[in-house]
Amino acid sequence: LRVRHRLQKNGFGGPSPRFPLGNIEEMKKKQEGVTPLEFADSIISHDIHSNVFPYFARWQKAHGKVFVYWLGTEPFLYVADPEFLKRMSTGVLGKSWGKPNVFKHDRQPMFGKGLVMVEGDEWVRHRHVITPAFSPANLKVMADLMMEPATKMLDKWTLMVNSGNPEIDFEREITTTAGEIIARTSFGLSNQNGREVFEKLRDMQITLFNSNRYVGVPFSKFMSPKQTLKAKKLGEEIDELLLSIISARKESILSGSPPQRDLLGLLLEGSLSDGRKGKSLTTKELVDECKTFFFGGHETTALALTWTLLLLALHPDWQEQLREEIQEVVGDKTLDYPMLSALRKMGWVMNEALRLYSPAPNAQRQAREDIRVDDLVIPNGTNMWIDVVAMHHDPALWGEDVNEFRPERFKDDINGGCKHKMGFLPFGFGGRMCVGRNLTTMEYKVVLTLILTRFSFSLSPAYRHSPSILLSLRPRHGLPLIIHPL
Ligand code: HEM
Repeated sequence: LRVRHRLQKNGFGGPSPRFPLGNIEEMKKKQEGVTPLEFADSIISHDIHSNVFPYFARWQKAHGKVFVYWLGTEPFLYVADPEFLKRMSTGVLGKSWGKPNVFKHDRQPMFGKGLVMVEGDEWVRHRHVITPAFSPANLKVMADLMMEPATKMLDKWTLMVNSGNPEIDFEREITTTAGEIIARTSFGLSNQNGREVFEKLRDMQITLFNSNRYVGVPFSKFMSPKQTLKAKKLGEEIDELLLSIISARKESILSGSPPQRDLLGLLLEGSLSDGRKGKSLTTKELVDECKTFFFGGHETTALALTWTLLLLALHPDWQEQLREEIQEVVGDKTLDYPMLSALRKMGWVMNEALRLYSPAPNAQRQAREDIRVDDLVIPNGTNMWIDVVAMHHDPALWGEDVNEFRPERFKDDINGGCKHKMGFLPFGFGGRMCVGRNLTTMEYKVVLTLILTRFSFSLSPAYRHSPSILLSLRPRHGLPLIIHPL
């Protein structure tokens, strides 16, 4: 009540919470008045905000683009106004932001004390070691690591088509392939331990996904005890396997062998050479970073590709434009890193897909001190929920064609013509912006190039358009496509 009064005194309105669930009941309730997304003749709407976040859309109407809602006993400042976001974040350093404590228990098995979770000087140290590993110079060599799993997936499709089955669930296919790619680029899959880590990480992901908790509600962590225990056990097994991989790698570097050119190899190299300046990561921290890359990196990238294939299936003219670009840039040569940046139209398509269907539908913060925004004060401890889907679909920021697929809006402007430079945030904002965005762009372009070179595709009649928030923004019923070999 004290916190609520303080927020109200500062002028932040919002829906009335009830103890102990806050506004969760209203959020879980079956929503009425939701805009339909599918019409006759297979016409599909991209106007998804009020469909995926009906409660936010409704509260926005009553309380504007900045208000407070409650997950259990935790206040969340909802922000869908980029100007407010700018004023709120100006002057707050990356290291001074917190991540909501209330999510930490749930995220612990996935991220441990990896970059996504750490704060303050710890975050500065982790980010210092990790950022160089993702530089274009280091990523260059990873294009090859990506081609093999992608080619394997396409070879399987060819076999399917040849045996008379041209329908694939692209979401499922690409999630498996992206998992394999991130495991190869993070810690390698060449030995048995790497493969086992990969299998267990996937198992853990499914387990966590199935434990549907009431985040923020007192004692909710004691719900889903079976899944919690299973995730804990898997977490311990994964840690042990990764520890043995890291120890073997360290020994091999110390005995003079060159480090492997994957992210773990680069982090080990950075840690060993920077160790004297106190800017290294411990073995346990390296374990957590490997898990962080896996969980932070593969599903998001798979979803960026999934939504892209939906959009390209609906716009065969853009499939053709991209194929022409690939022909100009790659021709009969083998795809390599320098070619990727020349695939400019593909870059626009990626941005437009990330705008319409942002795999990370929100960014989150927690104030670790009182934050002044003009004459308002956001009290220390307030959580923040930045509604990226709302901003990406706001006609006031993008114009009346906001819900149309128009990749060319990114032709001359990396911000896609958005009226506010903080209105396009697929990778977050400020010092804590996604560290893996270069890797993602590379993977996206490698995989999409290979697909478009070998197949054209259209939407299966079985597709049901139902974008849903299941941690990330996903197609609830997958993405069935009919593929046609070229
Ligand atoms: C389409 C793909 C991706 C999307 C949409 C995405 C999105 C995001 C977002 C929204 C954040 C939070 C930023 C913030 O709070 O301001 C983030 C952070 C992060 N991402 Fe990504 N990401 C993607 C791919 C990747 C990949 C491939 C990796 C690693 C291999 C990765 C690793 C991370 C890490 C470690 C952070 C935490 C950064 C920090 O707190 O300093 N992401 N990402």
